[in-house]
Amino acid sequence: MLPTEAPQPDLTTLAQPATLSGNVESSSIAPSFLKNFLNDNPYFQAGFGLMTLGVGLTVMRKSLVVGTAALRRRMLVTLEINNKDRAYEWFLAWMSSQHAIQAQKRLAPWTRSHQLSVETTVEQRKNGSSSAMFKLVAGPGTHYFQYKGAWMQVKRERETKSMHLMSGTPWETVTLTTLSRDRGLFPQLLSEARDLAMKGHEGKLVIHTAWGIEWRPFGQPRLKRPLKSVVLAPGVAENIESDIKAFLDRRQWYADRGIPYRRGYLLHGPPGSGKTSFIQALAGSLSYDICVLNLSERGLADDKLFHLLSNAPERSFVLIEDIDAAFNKRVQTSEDGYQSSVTFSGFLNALDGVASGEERIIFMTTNHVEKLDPALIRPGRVDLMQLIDDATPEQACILFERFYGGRDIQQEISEEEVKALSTTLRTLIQQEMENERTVSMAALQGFFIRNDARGAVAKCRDLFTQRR
Ligand SMILES: Nc1ncnc2c1ncn2[C@@H]1O[C@H](COP(=O)(O)OP(=O)(O)OP(=O)(O)O)[C@@H](O)[C@H]1O
Repeated sequence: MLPTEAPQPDLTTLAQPATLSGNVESSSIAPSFLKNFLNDNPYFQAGFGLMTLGVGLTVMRKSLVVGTAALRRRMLVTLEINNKDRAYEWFLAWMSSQHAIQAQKRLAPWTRSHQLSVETTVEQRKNGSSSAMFKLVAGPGTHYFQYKGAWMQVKRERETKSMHLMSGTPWETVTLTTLSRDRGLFPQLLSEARDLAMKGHEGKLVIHTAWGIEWRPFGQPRLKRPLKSVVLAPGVAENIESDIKAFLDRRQWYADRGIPYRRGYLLHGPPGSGKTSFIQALAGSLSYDICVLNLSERGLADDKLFHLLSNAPERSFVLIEDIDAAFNKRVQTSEDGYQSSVTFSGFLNALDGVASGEERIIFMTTNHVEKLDPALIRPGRVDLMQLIDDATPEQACILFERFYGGRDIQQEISEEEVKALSTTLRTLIQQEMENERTVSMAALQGFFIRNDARGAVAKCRDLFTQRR
């Protein structure tokens, strides 16, 4: 028989049972193997148990975090103060004052804090002397304190990676946290801090300087100088004082006519005649602050200047000294050859400012009024120009009698003799003035400090110089 006759197996039917039988076998083996493996392998059982525990713990932790956050949201309230805001300094000073009170009363520390920073300030005493004072303020970190029976958490954080571009100081925030029900204490606490800061300024003159585009208090507030202590020629002080008072009384008048509410003053005259002293004393007498603007400051450009002049603190005079040095040639170059980026036209623009209802009082001083560009001193930019000159005989006599007359106990000199010496001084000054020779009030003041009354009158001719 030919092999071809042999019955050919059906390949498809053959293959199928074979495959099927194979699957049936493996499926029956696998569960039993897996079962045996799971049941008999202690390592696997322990791992599985641990995994279940881990998952359980993670879920619990997550729910705890979510729950705490929800609870915090419902029960706690936070207040963020950053160092761009004035309340920042007030709050830190207030915290430090509470520390000091507690220490004075020898009570337990008021805050629960272990991270303190020191702030050194120079305090000026009434007699003119000064002393350095240290204040301990809450440093970066977390602190706790009680205020009116409520516990508060203070978190002071300092940004180390970025800083204030203009001033170079790091960004800082303090976050206060307390119970929601005590949220009403925040405004109370901030008002207390503000009032405390204002109290420290009472009767004092605050000087601000530019920090980038911001004004910041410079040093400690100074004792106000009595206006009468600056002795000017008859009528000069009264003239400026009455002008500024009239301006301050006419806010509505300016608003009704749409005139920008600003006034510019230029005090000119020789060095040491009392220009700066008078502006400071006037600011003090009106309870105004002074913002000192230095046009040659590095980094000051037209845009920053515009911003600074438009955003001076309320109730303040802007003081720009020696304006001739800044712009007499319409280019400003400092001693080291550095050229300020403030342009003359930028400065005029900043002086004019945007026509706003905001009050702006600018005082400029110069020793050389003749060098100033007429555009700078036109009305609207400078509304009152006043010469503050070298000592007149009257000014010198008033200063002399203030120094040596009245209650001066160091000298054995009678009031009559002081009067007689004062008359001699008057005649002497008149004679010198006829010869075009003058003396500054600053020079007289320095001379009176160093000499007794008789010596001062006898030797004061040496102080006079030819009028420039
Ligand atoms: N008219 C004055 N009355 C009382 N003291 C004066 C007077 N003028 C000057 N002095 C005293 O002289 C010192 C210098 O005065 P001040 O700086 O005010 O002068 P200034 O005119 O602004 O000078 P400069 O033009 O150089 O800036 C101060 O200590 C001040 O007390």
